[in-house]
Parts: sequence; structure tokens; C-alpha cells
Amino acid sequence: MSTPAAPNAARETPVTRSVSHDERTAPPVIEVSTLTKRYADVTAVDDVSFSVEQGTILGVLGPNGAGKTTMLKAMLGLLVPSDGTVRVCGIDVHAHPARAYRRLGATLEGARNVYWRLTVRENLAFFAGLAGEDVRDPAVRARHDALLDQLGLLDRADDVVNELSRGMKQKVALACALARDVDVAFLDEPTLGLDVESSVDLRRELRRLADDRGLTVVLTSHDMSVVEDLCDRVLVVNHGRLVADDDVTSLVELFRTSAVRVVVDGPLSAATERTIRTDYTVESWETNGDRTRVLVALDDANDVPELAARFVADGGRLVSVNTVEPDLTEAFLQLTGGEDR
Ligand SMILES: Nc1ncnc2c1ncn2[C@@H]1O[C@H](COP(=O)(O)OP(=O)(O)OP(=O)(O)O)[C@@H](O)[C@H]1O
Repeated sequence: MSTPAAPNAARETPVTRSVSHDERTAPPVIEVSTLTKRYADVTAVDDVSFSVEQGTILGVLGPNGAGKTTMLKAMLGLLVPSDGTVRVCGIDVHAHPARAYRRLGATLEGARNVYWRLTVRENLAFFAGLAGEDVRDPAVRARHDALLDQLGLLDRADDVVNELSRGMKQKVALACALARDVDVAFLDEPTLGLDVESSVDLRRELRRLADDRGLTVVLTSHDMSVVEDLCDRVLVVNHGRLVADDDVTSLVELFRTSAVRVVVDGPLSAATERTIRTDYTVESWETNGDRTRVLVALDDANDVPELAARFVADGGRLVSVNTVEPDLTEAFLQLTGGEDR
């Protein structure tokens, strides 16, 4: 559920979600409070506060340079914040980094973080061993096997990582982040560079881990379809500030504007184009040979016949008239001012 806010106001005041009864009673797994990170004259993360419940898959969206990676690194305890605190499972990650580290796993550079000359299983043993887990312990080995099985890597467990496909390497990176029995996984662009099938596969596994193991996932992605498909909740960051915090459906609803796409073949005079542009809000106009595609913002469906009639006034033939549904990309562009930095 969202707290309704006018789109323009959303840039100053974060779009926030209401808190359910369960959320009020269960302690949050992640608590970020007034987190700020400054570099000389750049405030990369600016007074960010939020908390996350167990088993949530949280997406962090923002344009290039918005502050996502800095926020993630500060949440992991890899960067000392200029201000604010981060608690994971109640542990202050900056005051007690070693204790906090036991509860979280991360992939910040995807498959580049794993050792390509070691086998899949050796990588898992290495990352578990770093945190003091004894990989000779049958319980640890059984957990690793279960994880590899879940990620479809069990039959490649003794292969050197270098020999695996890119998608499999990415899954190895995820397995390494989860090699210890962590509560929270921080994943920076987990599906970057994956083909559609591997990306869908990885999303399915993350969902399963969240649902079956109660794993809490924080991920960044520039791929809206990943966020739209997978995330229970989305934070939108712009210029270091949190500009939205809600579920995908509510974010999309908040920026719902009806639009109609008209496709017409045949003559369309400059004079007709001018009057359509004057009388309607034209979002895009493309002409390709004989075919014209136009996107028009339209609040009232009753206006569609009149709009369509304008396009055939010069003797053209209407090919299609479709209502366009808003999506997360549209909401994101509205929230961030459509900036491309
Ligand atoms: N070590 C650093 N020193 C100085 N400025 C930095 C440093 N790291 C990041 N910044 C600046 O902080 C801002 C946020 O950068 P950050 O990498 O967190 O953004 P991002 O949202 O992850 O971007 P992208 O989507 O491109 O990965 C940028 O203006 C960046 O130039």
C-alpha cells in the first residue's frame, strides 16, 4: 500500500509505504538510519532512512551516479559513513563489522569476485572458510550441496569456474555470497550480462531463497523487468536521496496516466499534425515511410473516437488504436525527472 502523493511532490518528499501489522511486530532485518556519505563536494548518499523485513526482496533503483553502490557499500560496512547508522540483524555494521559480516553476503562485482581457477565447490569452501566455517563439517558440506543443487550447479561442482558459461559464473558468485548461512544478501546488478534464460533462472532462484529460507535480498539493477518481476519493494534513489519507497504496483499506480498509441498508414498533412499537436498532449510522433505512430496522453476514453477521426481526416487508414499501460520505467522516469547522467 502506498501513501498517495502527487507526482511532483514525490521529488521532494519520498513516496513511502504504510506499515502492516506484521511489520510492526517483527523486528526488521535491516535498519538504515539517516545514512549519509560525503566525498569532498559530492554527497553520494544523503540522509537515507528505511528498514527491511525478513524475506523481502528489495530493489534499489536510480540513474547512473545516484548513489546506489555507495549506499550498498555503506550498508555492508565497507565504507565509513559521514553520518548515520546501519544495523543488520540488530548489529551495527560499523561498530561490529566482524559480527555483522557473519550475517550477510554480497556480490559487488558479480563473477569477478570469484576465483576462476578454483572449482565451484572450492570457491564455496574458500568463502565459507573466510568467515571461520569449517568446510569439513558435514553440515556445512550438506548446505553447500543443497545450495548448488538449488542453483542448478551441483553437476558442475567440481569444474573449474573458468570453464563455465557467463550465466553459471554469475550463479557461482551468488552461491559464494550465500556459502555461509547468511540472513541478508546484497547483490549489485546480479543479472548484468546474462541472457534472458539465465536471468529468468537466477530470478527464480532468488525468489525461492527468499520464500523457502527467509533470505532477505537487497539488489540494484538497471533492468526494470528484473525489478518489476522480482522485487517486493523498491527504493528509488536520486542525487543520493530516497525519492520513493513502495511496492511496484503502487509506484506504477501513482504515476498512472492514460495514453493511446495510434498507428495510421497513408497521407497525414503538416496542417493536420499541427492541429493534433495543438489540441492534444503528444508524447511522441514517428513517421516511417507511409506509416505514422503517435503516442497521445488521454485521460478520457470517450475522446478516443474523435482523436482517431483526426488521424484519418486526410484520407489515411487507421491501422490500430491501443491504450498504453504505464509501467515501472515510466514511474522511475517521473521520479528521477527522466535524467540520464
Ligand atoms: N570514491 C569516491 N570518491 C569521490 N566520489 C565518489 C566516489 N565513489 C562515488 N563517488 C560519487 O558519488 C556519486 C554516487 O556514486 P555511486 O557509484 O554510488 O552511484 P551509482 O548509483 O551506483 O551509479 P551507477 O548506476 O553508475 O553504478 C557519484 O557522483 C560518484 O561520482
